Amino acid sequence: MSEYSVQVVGAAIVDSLESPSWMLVAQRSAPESLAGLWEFPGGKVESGESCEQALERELMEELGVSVHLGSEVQGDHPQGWVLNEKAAMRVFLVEISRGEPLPLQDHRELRWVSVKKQSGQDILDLPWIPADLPIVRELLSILHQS
Ligand SMILES: Nc1nc2c([nH]c(=O)n2[C@H]2C[C@H](O)[C@@H](COP(=O)(O)OP(=O)(O)OP(=O)(O)O)O2)c(=O)[nH]1
Repeated sequence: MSEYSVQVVGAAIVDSLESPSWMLVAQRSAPESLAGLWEFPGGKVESGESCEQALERELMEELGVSVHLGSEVQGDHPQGWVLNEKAAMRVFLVEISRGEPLPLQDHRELRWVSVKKQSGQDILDLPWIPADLPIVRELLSILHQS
């Protein structure tokens, strides 16, 4: 049995896996408690799905895009990054392979933000879901090493 009963997957969508300069972040439209906060597009893994399959499905449903999956942004738990007492999220770097991302479902706005070292603070200044902040920090540190 997994420790966290809700497995979530999230995508750090970058313009290029090889040489990332921009990341697509999404502002939630619901539920009320999360509306207006920024997040990694994605959602809950359904039964019978792998995390990778769930992420591909969610990105098609929410944004209308197909993707290539890159490496995982490792959290400190086997289920990824702990979000709350019930849920943990695995996060993957992703590149769009087909389609133009649109806020089709669950999002108010999508925004490409620079991940360059000198602009890292711009991303951190967005009102993220609080549980995502350590993930964003780790992601920036990985991207700045490469
Ligand atoms: N997608 C996503 N969810 C996050 C992030 N950070 C975070 O705490 N969460 C939480 C919010 C939700 O409680 C849960 C994911 O739920 P969701 O509403 O996105 O999942 P879903 O698309 O499958 O929607 P549903 O079937 O529950 O309607 O994880 C994040 O960066 N991305």
